[in-house]
Amino acid sequence: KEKVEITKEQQALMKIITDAYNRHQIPQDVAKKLLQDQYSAEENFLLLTEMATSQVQVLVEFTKNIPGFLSLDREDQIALLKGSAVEAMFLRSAQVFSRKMPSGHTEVLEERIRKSGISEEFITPMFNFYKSIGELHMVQEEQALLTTVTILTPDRPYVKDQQAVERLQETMLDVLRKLCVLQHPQEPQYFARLLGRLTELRTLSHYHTEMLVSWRMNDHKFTPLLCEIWDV
Ligand SMILES: CCOC(=O)c1ccc(NC(=O)c2c3c(nn2-c2ccccc2)CCN(S(=O)(=O)c2cccs2)C3)cc1
Repeated sequence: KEKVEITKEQQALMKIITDAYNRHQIPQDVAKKLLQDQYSAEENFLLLTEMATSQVQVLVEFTKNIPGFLSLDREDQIALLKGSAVEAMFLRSAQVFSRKMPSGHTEVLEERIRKSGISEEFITPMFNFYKSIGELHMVQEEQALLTTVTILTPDRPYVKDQQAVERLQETMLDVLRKLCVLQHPQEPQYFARLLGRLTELRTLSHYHTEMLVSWRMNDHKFTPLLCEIWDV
């Protein structure tokens, strides 16, 4: 049985990434608004727009803390951000959703999101994904590393130096793999299950692109930052 050991450098890398990941949570006032009294579909939608916008701002800040990210080609940094923004948001959403919220909050939150003008065909796979992430009971280091692995996907559109991104992603995958073995010794397949969620995430982001078209048709407004990052 090969002895799995996280090196000092990998320990330091994990700490930087996890601290950066935890530094940004949903602004309490926004999350509170989402849980407060009855809203109309329009106000729910507006709240989600506000939350998604703050998520993008947080994502940009987070990527700056990924060791090596700022050494990548500038245009590739932008391509990675644009290519992973939706996936990173749904990964973060799943983690917010599955976190032990005060009892009843999760249901209220689910109700608000279901009543925000988003069509059922998108809502169902989204909540299935949230539940499948919740079932993994990831520790915060795994959550932060999985988001980092998602951001460092080499084959995003317009990435020029894919090898450079691949090298960075492999560094993160190696730490994540070891962490999974150490955190879930009874589940040798845990790491593979984690990576399988990234495939589910891509499907979700394809749904999201389709939904954007229908939202535009129903004249839903987005913020300039969301239009920029979602190419709408
Ligand atoms: C400051 C750090 O920010 C965070 O940590 C953060 C975390 C999660 C989110 N999540 C969301 O905004 C969000 C969305 C949805 N659910 N959902 C959600 C919120 C809380 C818990 C679980 C899920 C569905 C629709 N999209 S959307 O982008 O397609 C959209 C449709 C219409 C307008 S915007 C957004 C935001 C910020």
